[in-house]
Amino acid sequence: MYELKTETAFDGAHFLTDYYGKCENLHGHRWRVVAYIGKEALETAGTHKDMVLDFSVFKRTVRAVAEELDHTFLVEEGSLRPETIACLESEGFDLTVLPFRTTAENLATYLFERIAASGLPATCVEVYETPNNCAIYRP
Ligand SMILES: Nc1nc2c(c(=O)[nH]1)N=C([C@H](O)[C@H](O)COP(=O)(O)OP(=O)(O)OP(=O)(O)O)CN2
Ligand SMILES: [Zn+2]
Repeated sequence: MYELKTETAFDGAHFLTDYYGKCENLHGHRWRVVAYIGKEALETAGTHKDMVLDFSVFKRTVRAVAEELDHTFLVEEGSLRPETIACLESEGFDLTVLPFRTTAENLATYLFERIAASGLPATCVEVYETPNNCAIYRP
């Protein structure tokens, strides 16, 4: 088994719904994303010969998925009143409404599924919410 790994990061704001502690308040993170792809055998011919995949294709894909979230307010769907969302948007803020509680675990799953949906053989995604705390999704 061969694996490649690449890293990127995105900045954003969020809060955790139904959380009893400081994370129920709006706050920010620089989420660090470490993505892995893997294959049993390397490519045998062409431009990708003896590679799992060209790193440039891999990193471009992971960065593009993370970039969509960058400098947005990650909002769990249904956690804010529609008029609050409308008000924030009318002020010019960029919101990303997601159908899940915005934990590092769920963000790792979401990023994994987006990377896999782009056609890459994703094996694992790690999301660091702080330098010491990381959630890992590996199906
Ligand atoms: N398993 C999880 N636990 C927590 C998550 C999570 O996504 N998965 N998220 C949070 C909050 O988002 C919070 O922002 C993290 O807070 P905390 O760990 O306290 O981080 P700090 O930067 O404040 O760390 P300090 O060590 O207190 O400086 C909470 N838990
Ligand atoms: Zn947080």
